[in-house]
Amino acid sequence: MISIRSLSKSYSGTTILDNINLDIIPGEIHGLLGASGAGKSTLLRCINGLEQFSPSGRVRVDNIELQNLSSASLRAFRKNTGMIFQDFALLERKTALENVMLPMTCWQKKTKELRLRAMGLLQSVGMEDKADHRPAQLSGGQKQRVAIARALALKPKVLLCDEATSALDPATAKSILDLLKKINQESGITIVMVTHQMDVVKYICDRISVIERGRLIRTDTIKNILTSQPALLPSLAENLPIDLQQEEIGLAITLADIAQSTDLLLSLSTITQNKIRVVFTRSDRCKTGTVAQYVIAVNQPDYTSVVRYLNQNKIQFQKLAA
Ligand SMILES: Nc1ncnc2c1ncn2[C@@H]1O[C@H](COP(=O)(O)OP(=O)(O)OP(=O)(O)O)[C@@H](O)[C@H]1O
Repeated sequence: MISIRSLSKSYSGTTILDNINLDIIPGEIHGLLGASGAGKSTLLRCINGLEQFSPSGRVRVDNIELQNLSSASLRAFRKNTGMIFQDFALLERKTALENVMLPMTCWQKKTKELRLRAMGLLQSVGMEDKADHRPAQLSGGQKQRVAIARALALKPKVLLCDEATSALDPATAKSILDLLKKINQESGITIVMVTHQMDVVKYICDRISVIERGRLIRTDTIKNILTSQPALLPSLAENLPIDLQQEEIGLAITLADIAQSTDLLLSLSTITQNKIRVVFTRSDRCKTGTVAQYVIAVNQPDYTSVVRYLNQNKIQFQKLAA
């Protein structure tokens, strides 16, 4: 559905995207995850034909090769790709209904027909009773619902979301993610989401691509990344007040199978003669499976044997900074 080959992009001699190769599967929800400035939004805009890229690059969306398109064909292509943004980008002077009708004006159909379709779209995002409201009269979550309805107006096969839930409180963000999940399941639309929020990707994404300083580091499910290369993702312990005592070393451990937890803790207790402390536990339900995460404190003399046990059993861990 979306195939990207040898995609590079620079601004004034600075490389922003460096030889990106990526296939996004039809119907999947794909997350682009990375730190601020990594190049996620630029990559999204390349998929939407909004950015030019180096001549060697190829971006194919639904069998259309974007690098071959004239400006007019690119404009037509963009109409068929829905996009939603952090700041909603609704026209303030127009009502919710008029905002949703806007992209359809190119269809040259009767206003009555367009109103009917726009109303149906507002209904599908739970906003039919706010059709006459202007954006200023709507909450953030409601504005994003209208923006989603507008993005779907021309029946796109791809919906691109740039930090679509970043400006929303957690409960509203979850309701928007639930709506996107529902739309994806019902229509099979491919969704590509730029985000820096782990909770978002865990909740909604089938697979993610991790971008670091313009380079695509890995594409996989969250579960596979967490259980094989957790250092690629924001650390579990990053925001935890881990209170280590003198002589203790902190380890963040990730288990692919929650059923392994009891065995692991029993073995570590035996190895250390009951001298490990479990500082934090969490089980994370990702879209593609559950992952168990622990932070344990190990006494310095036991550290080597604990690490040997984890390595022998292929259990992923990260040593935490003291
Ligand atoms: N029009 C532009 N001109 C020059 N540099 C740009 C331009 N647009 C983006 N950049 C630079 O490209 C880099 C990547 O920007 P981009 O917005 O793609 O990152 P991002 O990963 O989406 O970051 P964030 O999460 O903060 O939005 C940044 O260093 C940014 O300053």
